[in-house]
Amino acid sequence: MRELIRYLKDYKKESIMGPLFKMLEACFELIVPLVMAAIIDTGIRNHDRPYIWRMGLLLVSFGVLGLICSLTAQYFAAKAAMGFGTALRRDLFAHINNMSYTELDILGTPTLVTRMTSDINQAQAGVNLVLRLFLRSPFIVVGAVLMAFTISVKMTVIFLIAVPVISLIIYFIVKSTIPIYKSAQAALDRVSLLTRENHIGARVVRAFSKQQEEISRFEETTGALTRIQLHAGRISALLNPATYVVVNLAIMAILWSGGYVVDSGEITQGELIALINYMSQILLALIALANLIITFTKATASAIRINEVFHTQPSMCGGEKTGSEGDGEVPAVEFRGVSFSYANAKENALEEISFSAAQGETIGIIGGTGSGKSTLVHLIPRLYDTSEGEVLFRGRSIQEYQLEYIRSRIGLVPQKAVLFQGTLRDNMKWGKEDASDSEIREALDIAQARDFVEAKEEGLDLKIQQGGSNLSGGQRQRLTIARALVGKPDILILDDSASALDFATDAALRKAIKEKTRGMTVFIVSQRASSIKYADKILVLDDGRMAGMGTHRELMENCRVYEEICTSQLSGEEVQRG
Ligand SMILES: Nc1ncnc2c1ncn2[C@@H]1O[C@H](COP(=O)(O)OP(=O)(O)OP(=O)(O)O)[C@@H](O)[C@H]1O
Repeated sequence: MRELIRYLKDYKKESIMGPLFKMLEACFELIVPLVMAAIIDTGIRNHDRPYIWRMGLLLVSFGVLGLICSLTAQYFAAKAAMGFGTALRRDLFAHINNMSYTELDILGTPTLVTRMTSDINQAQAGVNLVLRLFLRSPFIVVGAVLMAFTISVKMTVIFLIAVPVISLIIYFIVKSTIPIYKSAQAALDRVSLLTRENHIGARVVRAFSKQQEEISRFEETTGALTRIQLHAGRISALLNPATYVVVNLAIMAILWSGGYVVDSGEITQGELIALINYMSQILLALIALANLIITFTKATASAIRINEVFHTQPSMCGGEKTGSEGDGEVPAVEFRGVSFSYANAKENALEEISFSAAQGETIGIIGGTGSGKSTLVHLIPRLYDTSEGEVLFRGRSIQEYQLEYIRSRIGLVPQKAVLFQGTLRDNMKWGKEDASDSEIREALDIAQARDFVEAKEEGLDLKIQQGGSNLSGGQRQRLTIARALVGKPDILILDDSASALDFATDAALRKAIKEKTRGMTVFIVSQRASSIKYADKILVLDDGRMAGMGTHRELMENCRVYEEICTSQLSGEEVQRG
C-alpha cells in the first residue's frame, strides 16, 4: 500500500483534515459520559431541573457538533479516496496500454480487468476508511482509558485487563481471515475469466448448445468464491459475540466492584455510569478498528496485485528514428535469421526465418494451422521482439525506430476483426486522426466496403455497437481493412483477414489493393492457396520453419508442402494457371 500512497499527494489537505475532524468528533464523544455523570450526580440528586435542562442542551450541542465534524471528515476522506482511485486507475490504464503483447500474454486480460476495477475499488475503500478511523479508534481507546483513570485508578484495572483481551481476540480473528481474503480475490479473477470468456463466446456457446455445461462451470467457480467468502465470514462473525462477552463481563465487574466503591464514597453513582459508558465506547472503537484492519488488509492484498502490474515493465522500448531511410533500392522489410519463442513456451514458434520483401511487392504467407504465420507478421510492426535475428524496415533494424512511427507506417489487419463502439467514421479515424470523409470513402472503396456502407442510411455516421456486433463477420473484416488503409501505410498486413469474404470479393479486394495502392508492400496471410498464389513471392511455413519461398510456379516445382496445399485446395486447371 505504501507504494500507492503517492496517489494521495494532490490530496494532502484532505488527508490531514479528514482524520483531524474525526479526532474532534471523538473529543466530543469522550466528554459525553462526564456530562452524564454531572446530570446524575448534581441534577438528579438535587432535583435541579434547570441544571438538567442546561446539561441536556449541552449534550445535544455536543451531538450536533460531533455530527458536523463527522460529516466534514467524511467529505474530506471521500474526496481524497475518490481522487486516489481516479489517479490510480488512470495511471494503471496508461501503464497497461504501454505493455507489449509479451506482458499482456503473461498477465492475461481477465486479471487485468479485475485489478483495474475490483482491486482499485478495494484500495479506494481502504484509503477512505483509514483516513476516517486510523487515528479516531486508537484515540478513543486511549482517551477512554485515561478518562476512566481520572475517575478511579482502582477501577481502571478492569479496563487494563479488558482492553488487551479484546485486542487479542480481534488480532487472532483478523490474522486468520487475511489469507482467506487474499484467496477470495484470486477466486474473483477466475469468475471474471469465465464471465469474460462466456460473454465473448456467447454465440459459440449457443451454437454448440453448451449453455447447461457453461452454467454448471460458472456455478462451480462462483461456488468456490462463495465458499471462501463464507469461510472468512464465519470467522469474522465470531468477532462481535466474542468481544461483547468480554465487554459485558467487564461491565459486570465494574457494576459489582462499583457498588463497593460507590458505597465507600470513592466515586459517585454518575461516575460509575460514566465508567460503563467508557467501556462501551472502547468496545465500539475496537470493533471499528477491527473492521478497519480487515478493510485495510483487503486493500493491501489488492494493492499488491495492482503493484504487480506496475512492476511489470514494458519489455519493449522504441528507438529514436522517424522517417524512412533509403529508397526503392532497400527492401521494405527484411528478416535476417529470425527465431522467436513466446514467453513461457518451451519451443520456438519461428525458427531461422530469412527473407526480404521489396517495396511494392505482394508477399503471400501460407502454411498449416499453428505453423507460425501470424507470429511472423506480428514481428513486423514490433508487437513482439525477436528472440534471435533481426527484422529490418527499410534497411534499418525496427528497434531503431520510434514505436509510434513504425506502427503508423505499418497497417496490420488482425485475424480477429475488432471494432470499437462509436460511429463508423470514428473507427476509420483510428487509421488517421484527421482523415477526411473522401479519404475514408477511398479506403472503404479499396476494402470493398463502400457499397454496403452507402446502402446504410447513416453512411459514415453508422453507429457501431460494442465489438461491431451489428455487422456481419465479412463486413467487420472489410471495415478493419479499410481502417488500416486510411492511414496509407507503407506496409499492409492482412492476417487471414479476408477469411469471411466470398471468393469473388476476396479477388476484387486483392485487385483493388494492387491497383490503387502503388508502392505499398502487402503481406497476405491465408490458408487459401487461391488468395496468395498470384503474390510476387510466397513464403511457405511448416511448423515455424521456412519450407519454401518463391513464386507459385517455382514452389509447385520444388516445395512439397506447397504442392500438397495447392493440390488439396485447387483444381488441376487452377494449379496450372498460377
Ligand atoms: N500468445 C501466444 N502464447 C504462446 N504461444 C502462442 C501464442 N500465440 C501463438 N502461439 C503458438 O505459436 C505457434 C504459432 O502460432 P500462430 O498463431 O503464429 O500460427 P498460425 O500459422 O497463424 O495459425 P492459424 O493459421 O491457425 O492462425 C502455435 O504453436 C501457437 O500455439
